[in-house]
Amino acid sequence: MRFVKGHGTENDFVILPDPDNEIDVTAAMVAALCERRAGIGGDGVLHVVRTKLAPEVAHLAGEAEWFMDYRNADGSMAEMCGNGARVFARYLVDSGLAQPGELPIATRGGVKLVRLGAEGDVTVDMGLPRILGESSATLGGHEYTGLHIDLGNPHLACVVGDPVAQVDLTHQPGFDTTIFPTGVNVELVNAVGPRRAVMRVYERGSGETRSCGTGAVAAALAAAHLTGETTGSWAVEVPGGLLTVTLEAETSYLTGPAVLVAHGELVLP
Ligand SMILES: N[C@@H](CCC[C@H](N)C(=O)O)C(=O)O
Repeated sequence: MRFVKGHGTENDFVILPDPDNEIDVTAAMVAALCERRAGIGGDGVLHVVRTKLAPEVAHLAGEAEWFMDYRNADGSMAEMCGNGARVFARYLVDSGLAQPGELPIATRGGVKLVRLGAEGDVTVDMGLPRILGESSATLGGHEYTGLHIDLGNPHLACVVGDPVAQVDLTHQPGFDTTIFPTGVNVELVNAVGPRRAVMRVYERGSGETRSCGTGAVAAALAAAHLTGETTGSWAVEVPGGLLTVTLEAETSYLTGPAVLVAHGELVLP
């Protein structure tokens, strides 16, 4: 089985090309691939399938040729992955499966339009993030209040006063399971200047990662919400690099690097 390894601001993925949907991608297989010592290592898996051959999204085949079947490192499925969509599009273009330009990609969170050239940064139209209320997370004995934001997948974006670099993210944050019955991605955010934020994230199904694209949009929106300026471009610094989030009245965009670093053949147990 062939694989490709890639990352977007160090949110890293094992890409499994499977155009005809022939691989039975189990949770155990995903967890083994993502394991950083015994496997390839990754925050998740991007299973590359023709939309028309993936029953759960086949109804989107008229809009998007390719389905990003995204799995978290623990094997769970997610609706959307912003960095994953950028890396997925880079893979399709670099391998000749798609042309540079505007590329629609099917996800469990709907069709996302990705824009990319033959090289360089990749932009995803992330849709309109929806603020659904407030909630809180507990971390290391502290309670952090934030906004519940829906980006197809669930987020709790907390703008905090403590430097996020000092927060202990080694354990799953506590959260309200009545508000987030399927779990939540928790962002801790420092607003550090005009339209500039620093973010760390604990991702549902993957733990602390060095970047999260949907999380960066949630972070920018939460920081913008405090200033009252809910449109404009935000720089979001994450441990793995820098992302640009553009908030518009009807949608949002995520821009940043997407890099393929290796390809090879898997030897499965
Ligand atoms: N890293 C991703 C988000 C991946 C899914 C997330 N862990 C979830 O379960 O919702 C991104 O870049 O958006």
